[in-house]
Amino acid sequence: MNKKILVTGGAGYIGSHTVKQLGESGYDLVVYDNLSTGSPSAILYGELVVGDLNDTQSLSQVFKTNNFDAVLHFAASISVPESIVNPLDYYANNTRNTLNLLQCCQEFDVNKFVFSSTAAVYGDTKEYLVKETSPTMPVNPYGCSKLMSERIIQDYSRASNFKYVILRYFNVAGADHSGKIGQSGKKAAHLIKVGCDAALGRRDSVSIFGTDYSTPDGTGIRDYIHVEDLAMAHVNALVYLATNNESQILNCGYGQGYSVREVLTNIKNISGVDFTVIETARRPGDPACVVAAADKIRDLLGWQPKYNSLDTIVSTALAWEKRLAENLN
Ligand SMILES: NC(=O)c1ccc[n+]([C@@H]2O[C@H](COP(=O)([O-])OP(=O)(O)OC[C@H]3O[C@@H](n4cnc5c(N)ncnc54)[C@H](O)[C@@H]3O)[C@@H](O)[C@H]2O)c1
Ligand SMILES: O=c1ccn([C@@H]2O[C@H](COP(=O)(O)OP(=O)(O)O[C@H]3O[C@H](CO)[C@H](O)[C@H](O)[C@H]3O)[C@@H](O)[C@H]2O)c(=O)[nH]1
Repeated sequence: MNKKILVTGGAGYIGSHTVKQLGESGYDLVVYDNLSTGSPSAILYGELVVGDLNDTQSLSQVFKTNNFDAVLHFAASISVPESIVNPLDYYANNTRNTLNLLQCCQEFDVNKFVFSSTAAVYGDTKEYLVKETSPTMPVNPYGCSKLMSERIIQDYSRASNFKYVILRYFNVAGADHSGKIGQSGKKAAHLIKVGCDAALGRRDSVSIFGTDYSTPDGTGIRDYIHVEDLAMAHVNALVYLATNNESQILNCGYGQGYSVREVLTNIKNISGVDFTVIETARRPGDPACVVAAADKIRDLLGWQPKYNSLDTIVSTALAWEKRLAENLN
């Protein structure tokens, strides 16, 4: 019988790409999503249950009616600036709701768990390449809310037979090569999304948030990972959990950093559009440089990225944004 997996947040950007790859790999899927930012049309495999993680009765019912082998927990609120303005919402949706989910796992004896964490747990990093063992000192409530969830998962695991893979994603971008799914969140304000919008004439300009960082060109540096490679890391993590009895925390990045200026230049080159760029002040809560030490996930999960080039990330993102724009017109 196929393995049955609960995917919270499977209607969202990263969840839907993972659902596609899990479906293609033969898993039986139930997506639990409140559709706050996700969309049913992004779910290409499995069953959708519309529900909120704060509704413990509805969540419990899903566990009762399905015999899950594992849980993939994507559902969360994801905006760093929003988390600074509304921190309690972030602790509620990201930390408290993770606790609700873990309590269901405990009640229904589901003991394999893959958690969507973030490079934001590291905060301002001292070394260029941040290791899984590097200090975790988040500089915004979003990062704190995820780090608290990590701690709860670890404590529960220490006290039980519960095993986890915590995946700390770096900056996720790009879209599935099929053109069927991509980043559709209406409020998404990630750099590559915003740059593509400008290239397609859907916004007048892009602001660079800070040009006075201690980086070679003064702008923030990030490790951008293609969403299809990240989705595959989840498939690999499930295989790992099925065959190993150890929990892991793994960075998901390529180990290659690009500055904001480099990313915007790349978008201009690939789109052929010289959109307006405005230099503005730093955005609160932004670290200068976040790049992954990326060996552990390759060694442990056998993860082999296929799309580790900024050109591929930007061209698939642009193709998706064009499609979205055409559908809107
Ligand atoms: N996008 C990134 O660059 C990035 C980087 C690091 C980590 N992450 C993490 O990856 C995960 C997925 O992010 P994404 O970019 O796909 O975001 P997204 O907003 O596209 O997806 C989140 C999904 O969760 C659902 N959801 C949110 N709160 C819910 C709740 N209370 N109950 C049920 N469903 C709920 C939303 O409707 C949506 O479908 C998140 O946990 C996020 O913190 C994302
Ligand atoms: O309009 C913009 C948007 C972003 N940036 C800059 O571009 C870089 C990337 O910013 P994003 O908003 O694209 O992403 P973040 O690095 O802030 O955060 C993302 O990656 C983190 C992990 O590194 C978290 O997981 C988080 O969920 C996710 O939003 C930063 O230096 C930011 O200041 C701009 O200059 N202008």
